[in-house]
Amino acid sequence: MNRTTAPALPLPPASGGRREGDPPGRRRWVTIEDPLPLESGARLPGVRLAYETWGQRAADGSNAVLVLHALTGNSHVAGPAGPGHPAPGWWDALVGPGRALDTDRWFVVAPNVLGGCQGSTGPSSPGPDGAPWGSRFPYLTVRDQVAAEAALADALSVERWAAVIGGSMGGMRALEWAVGRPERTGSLLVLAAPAAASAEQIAWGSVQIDAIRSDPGWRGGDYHHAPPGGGPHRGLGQARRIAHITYRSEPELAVRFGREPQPGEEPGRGGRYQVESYLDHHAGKLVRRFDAGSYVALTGAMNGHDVGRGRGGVERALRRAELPALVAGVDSDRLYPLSQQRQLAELLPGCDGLRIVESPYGHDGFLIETDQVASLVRELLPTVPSAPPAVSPPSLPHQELP
Ligand SMILES: CC(=O)SCCNC(=O)CCNC(=O)[C@H](O)C(C)(C)COP(=O)(O)OP(=O)(O)OC[C@H]1O[C@@H](n2cnc3c(N)ncnc32)[C@H](O)[C@@H]1OP(=O)(O)O
Ligand SMILES: N[C@@H](CCO)C(=O)O
Repeated sequence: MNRTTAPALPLPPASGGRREGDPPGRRRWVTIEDPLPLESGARLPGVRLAYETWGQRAADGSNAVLVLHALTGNSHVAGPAGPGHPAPGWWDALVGPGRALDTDRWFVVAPNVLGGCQGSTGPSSPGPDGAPWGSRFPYLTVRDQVAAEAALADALSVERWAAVIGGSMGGMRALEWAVGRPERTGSLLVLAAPAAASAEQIAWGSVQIDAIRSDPGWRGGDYHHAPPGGGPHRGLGQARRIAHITYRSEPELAVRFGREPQPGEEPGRGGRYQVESYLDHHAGKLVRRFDAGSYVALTGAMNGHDVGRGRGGVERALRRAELPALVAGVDSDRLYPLSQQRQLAELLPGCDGLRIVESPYGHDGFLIETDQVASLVRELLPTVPSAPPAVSPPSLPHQELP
C-alpha cells in the first residue's frame, strides 16, 4: 500500500468527505509520500493527484466508482463551470441523483491523470528544486498512471472499486486497472479504447508530438519560464488540429462543412474553408487551457499503451481480468476502430459481447452520446454488489486545491 500524506488541513466533518458548505465535485488532491516507482525504473517524487468526488462513500468503501478521463479531459466529470473549471463537466448528464451514476447510491471519484496539467503532477509542476519539471519530467506509461491512481484509492480507503469506467485514454487506464489489479476492480466499462496502441495510432501520436517539439518555443521542453506567449503554442495548436480530425468522422465533416468558405473569407486568397476555421477554433481553445509538455507526456503514454507488455501478450493479459466487463466502441470511430473493441470483448473473460455506440461524430461520440453511455453504465452497475452509503461515512483524507 502506498503512503499518502495525512492532510495538513483539519479533516472535514463526517459528511461524505466534504466540509460544511462544500459543493459536491470540489477539486481536492492527495500527495503520495514515497517516490512513485515507474515502469522505466525511475522514481517520481512528490506526486500529487487532483480529484473530485460526488455522492457519499459507504463506510466500507464498497460503493466507490472510478471515472477516468481522456487525453485533454480533467477531474470535472460533472457540475457547472466555475473557479478552476473553465467548462462544465464532460459527462455531466451521467452523474447525479437518479442519473446513471446515481449519487444517492454511488461514490464517484475522478482523478486528473498523472502527467496532466489540471491539478495533478505533470511537466509544468514544480520539481524537487521548485522549478517546473519541464524536460526533466520522466517518461510515463499508462501503468504508472494507474499506480498513482491506486495510491489515491489507498488514500480514500477504497480497497476495491465497484466499477472502473473510462473512454479513450481513460479506457486504457480502466483496462490497465482490470488487468493489473483485478482484485481491486469490481467491474469494468471500457469505451473507444484498444488493448494496445496500433501502428497507426502511434503514427498519429508521433506526428502530434513532433509538431510540438519542432516549435522553437518548445525549447527542449523547458519553456515554462518563457515570457507570456513564448511557449510552443503553434505546435500544440497543430497537434490539436491533427488530433481533432481523427476525433471526428469524414461524413460528419462533409455534411457539416462541405467545401463552404468561412463566411467573409475567400479560400485561396488568404481566406479559410469553414473546416479550417473550425480546426483553428479547437486549436486555439486547447492552447488556452492545456500544457504542451503534458500533451507530449500523455501522448507518449498512450503510444506506449499495451496491456500485454511483460504479461505474455494481449490475450494472456486480458484473461487475468476475471470480472464483469462491458466494452463499447463508436461505430464511426476512425481513430480507435470497432475491431479493437471487438478484440477486447472477445478476450475479456467477463464480457458477453461488444456494445456499439451509434454516432455520426466519430471517436468523440463517447463524450457526445451521453444517453447511450448512460445505458451502458446502467447495464453494468446492477451486476455489482455494494453496501449502501453510510449515514456518517468516515472522513476522507484530502487537501483542497486553491
Ligand atoms: C476544461 C475543459 O474544457 S476539458 C472538458 C473535457 N473535454 C474533453 O474531454 C474533450 C475536449 N472537447 C472536445 O473534444 C469536444 O469539444 C467535445 C467532444 C466535448 C464537444 O464536441 P461538440 O459538442 O460536438 O463540439 P464541436 O466539435 O461541434 O465544436 C463546437 C465548437 O466549434 C465552433 N465552431 C463550429 N464551426 C466553426 C467554424 N466554422 N469556425 C470556427 N468555430 C466553429 C463552435 O462555435 C463551438 O465553439 P465552442 O465549443 O467554443 O462553443
Ligand atoms: N476530445 C477528446 C478526445 C480524446 O479521446 C479529448 O480531447 O480528450
